[in-house]
Amino acid sequence: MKLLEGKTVLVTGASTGIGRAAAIGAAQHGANVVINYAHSDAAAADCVAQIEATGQRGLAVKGDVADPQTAQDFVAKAVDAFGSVDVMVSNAGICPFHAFLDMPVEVVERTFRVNLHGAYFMVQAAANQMVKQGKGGSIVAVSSISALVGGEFQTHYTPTKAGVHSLMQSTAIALGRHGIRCNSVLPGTILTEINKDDLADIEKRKYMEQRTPLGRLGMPEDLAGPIVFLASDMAAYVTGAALLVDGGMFVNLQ
Ligand SMILES: NC(=O)C1=CN([C@@H]2O[C@H](COP(=O)(O)OP(=O)(O)OC[C@H]3O[C@@H](n4cnc5c(N)ncnc54)[C@H](O)[C@@H]3O)[C@@H](O)[C@H]2O)C=CC1
Ligand SMILES: C[C@H](O)[C@@H]1OC(=O)[C@H](O)[C@@H]1O
Repeated sequence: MKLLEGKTVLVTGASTGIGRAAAIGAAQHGANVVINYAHSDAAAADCVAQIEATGQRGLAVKGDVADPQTAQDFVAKAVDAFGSVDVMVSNAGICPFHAFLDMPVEVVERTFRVNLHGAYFMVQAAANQMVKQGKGGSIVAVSSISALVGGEFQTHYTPTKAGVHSLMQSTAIALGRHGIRCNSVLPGTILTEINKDDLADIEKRKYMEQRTPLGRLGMPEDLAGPIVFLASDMAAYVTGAALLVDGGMFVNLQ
């Protein structure tokens, strides 16, 4: 069964990792997909090729989510191309690991701007378009297990993920009357570019694997199903929810 037939799905930071898997997963479920990306034109083109290989249409729009204008342009280009915005997956993020006591101001500010401000303006731009269309919609934000627990080298990052989680709770209230649902997914440790260097430390990687009751770290594709589900009408009565997708890591105290 295809869950997103006839819908237009927008995904930020979708040339790699979780965003890419979500974009391709949405296309496999019958959606046309517009991706935002900031860096590699080739990686974005490859993602669009994978979307189109499913028989759906794809479009890549370059832009830095930290700039509020990027959100306006992204939504406008999606509407120009496919006529509407039905789903926004706010996914773009960075996590430059660094110790707390000497954390550079620029690293804190950039992480806040990309992860939290970027999500805020993307969600707001999509919501305004959805309200104009008058047929509701679904917003899924990629938060993190790190919204709920800390990280020694993530003191600048975990507050942004808690912020994204909180943003979905507040926008669920603000947008419920418009039939727009807002939920977050909270991935555990997923093998992507964002933590490639961090997990090159074999001991750390083994430790993270041992903390995971399902016995392995996540792959980007592990997020595609939960994101597609929350985006779809299967989740028609789900809003303001946060879905851990972590192989059980969060509950594994002892
Ligand atoms: N990999 C993991 O273990 C976890 C990742 N997450 C979150 O998942 C999201 C996706 O990350 P991953 O797929 O893991 O890593 P990734 O590095 O593959 O993906 C992040 C994407 O965001 C893009 N991006 C970065 N800055 C941007 C900007 N200013 N404007 C537009 N795009 C930008 C990157 O180019 C990249 O494509 C992030 O928000 C991250 O915080 C959450 C929990 C765990
Ligand atoms: C980048 C981290 O490895 C990753 O991102 C998160 O949000 C979690 O802290 C994961 O471990």
